[in-house]
Amino acid sequence: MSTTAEVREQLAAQDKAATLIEALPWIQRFAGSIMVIKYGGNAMVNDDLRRAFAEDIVFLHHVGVRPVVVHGGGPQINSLLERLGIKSEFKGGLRVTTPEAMDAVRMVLTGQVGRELVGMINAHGPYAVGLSGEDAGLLQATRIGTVIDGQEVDLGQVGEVTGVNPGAIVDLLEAGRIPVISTVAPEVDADGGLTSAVLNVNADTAAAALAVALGASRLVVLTDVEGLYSNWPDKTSLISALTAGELRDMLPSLEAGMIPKMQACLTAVDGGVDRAAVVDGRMAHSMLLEVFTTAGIGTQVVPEEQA
Ligand SMILES: Nc1ncnc2c1ncn2[C@@H]1O[C@H](COP(=O)(O)OP(=O)(O)O)[C@@H](O)[C@H]1O
Ligand SMILES: CC(=O)N[C@@H](CCC(=O)OP(=O)(O)O)C(=O)O
Repeated sequence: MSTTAEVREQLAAQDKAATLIEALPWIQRFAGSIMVIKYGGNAMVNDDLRRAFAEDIVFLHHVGVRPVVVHGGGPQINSLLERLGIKSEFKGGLRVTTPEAMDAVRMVLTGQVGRELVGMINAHGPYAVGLSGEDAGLLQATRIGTVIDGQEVDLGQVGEVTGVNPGAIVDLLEAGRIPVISTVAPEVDADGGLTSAVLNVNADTAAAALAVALGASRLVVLTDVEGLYSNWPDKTSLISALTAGELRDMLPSLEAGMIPKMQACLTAVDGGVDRAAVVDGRMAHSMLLEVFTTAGIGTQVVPEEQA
């Protein structure tokens, strides 16, 4: 006869097995497919979480998915700017980027955050290679402003992606590597010619453009909230799934950092990505739960036909 403790242990073991078995159809379905994972600066809360993120990426790689990491670093840029005595200013969720701020953005994204993520992934083996949008013509961008109260507002060296040349990423994936991308992009002018400037591209926006260009099966965005709330900040209003059309209707009412994030999900799904999701990067392994469980976690954006 089993004791209560033994029965509990058996049930816990069966739960673990059930979780693994639930993942099986998803592992089969995603074998060989590209997933773009956007890791937001606000989700890089501590080393334990960063390590859990690196484990998840290496896990994806080893079950046959081809992950491409696109990272942010907004709070990390803020702290360098603060040390330099430069004020951080955001309009419409985008950083007003002076030439001095642009130097700091490039240093932090490509030189610090990207390097740290590459190092954490490579603690598991020689997988990750860091790239910036400047490398091998990966990204091209043009300057954008934003409209506030009907007025066009200049944001300085802020860009939107106008071209993606994913060859360098494809080469790395073919070689069994994990590309880690920072979202600094060379500027192109109205005629498509390269200028001498580089632009600061919001990482959500760049991740969506890359997911579309790479024909990704998923865009997963890790941030510092559980997902999209219909009535922010009411924590009972978390949306678990919505269609692209429902999101399009909701976009004008969103605020702050959620605007580029949800616009990115919409761009990805409109551009052929099967599903885009916003998940809580403060919860270890949330990305695996999103990708390999039937219910997922966080907020999923799906095309109309999947609803
Ligand atoms: N409707 C909403 N649902 C969820 N979060 C929202 C909403 N509106 C605004 N937010 C804010 O957006 C933030 C996420 O954006 P951001 O700070 O830019 O994240 P990241 O650094 O991950 O890109 C949340 O922490 C939250 O404060
Ligand atoms: C134009 C613009 O706002 N660029 C962002 C780029 C980094 C980013 O997007 O980081 P998160 O994902 O952590 O927010 C910035 O300068 O903060």
